[in-house]
Amino acid sequence: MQEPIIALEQVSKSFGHGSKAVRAAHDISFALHPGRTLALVGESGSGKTTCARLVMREYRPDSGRILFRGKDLNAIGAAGLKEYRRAVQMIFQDPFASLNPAHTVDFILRRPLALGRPHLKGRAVDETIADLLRRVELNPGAVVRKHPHELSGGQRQRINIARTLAMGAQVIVADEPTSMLDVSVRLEVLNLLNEMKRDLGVALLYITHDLATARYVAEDILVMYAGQIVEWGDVHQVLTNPQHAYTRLLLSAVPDPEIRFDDPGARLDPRAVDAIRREARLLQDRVVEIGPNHFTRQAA
Ligand SMILES: Nc1ncnc2c1ncn2[C@@H]1O[C@H](COP(=O)(O)OP(=O)(O)OP(=O)(O)O)[C@@H](O)[C@H]1O
Repeated sequence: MQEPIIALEQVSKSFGHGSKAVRAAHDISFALHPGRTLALVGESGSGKTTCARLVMREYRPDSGRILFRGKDLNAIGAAGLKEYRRAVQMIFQDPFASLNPAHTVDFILRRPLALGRPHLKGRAVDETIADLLRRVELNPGAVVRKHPHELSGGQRQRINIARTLAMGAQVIVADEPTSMLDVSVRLEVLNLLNEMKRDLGVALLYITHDLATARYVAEDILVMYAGQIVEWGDVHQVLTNPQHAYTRLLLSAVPDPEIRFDDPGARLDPRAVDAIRREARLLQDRVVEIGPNHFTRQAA
């Protein structure tokens, strides 16, 4: 495996103070590698978005380090941070909210190209915009003059992906990128993310509630519960042989782990959640690291 592009080392982040403090992310370590996807899974409030925002440098860690190509972000200087901001891009849940409705697709892609590839001029810019649109399987002639409201949700999410590529993204943080899309186009967007990873060597951090999509796009998985990592490892291993009660909880809500992610049965069953969550809470304090990539439960 190649060296990680980004590594979090024992990163913690809390909000609020005193008795009202929320430990949103506690002692989080993981690495993102070129050409690989790490899925971050857990129910609402488990700390996934906080981890994404830490990676995006929207939040600074209270403690711990974030490394970019092996160097501490706090020590890479202004030029290093500029490179980091270009290299690390995010795709959001709502593909409409993240596109300026007043701008055309051409404008939306031209701006990041100017920032990410300033050497391109004139016709080369037009050609690169057309190439980017083809790469995300859109017909340049049909969409380049359109505004976001004239596009479908799936097309908008493709524009968002093209925009990250225009910036020269080497890492894409995708926070529930398909949850607001029609089931029929989810697979297409996930396939596109898989292509970015395979063909361009992009590293992906894929955030989801949905284990079935995690299995579809990720090689590695990290399960979060109440701001902590409870289990981490190869996606198939973790999902076929979960060690932690909370992972079993998530899986128990998906009756068949091989179930297709577009099946409505692949959603958390709220009635099952409470009882197993109680069990998970009891076990949580006994989680120990047994190897670089695996966490499991201490023998009683
Ligand atoms: N800016 C903030 N200020 C205060 N508390 C916050 C803030 N951001 C997150 N939290 C709290 O931190 C915890 C983790 O939230 P986070 O959004 O990271 O979870 P999540 O797993 O991404 O949830 P969801 O799937 O609903 O987005 C929650 O208890 C949340 O209320």
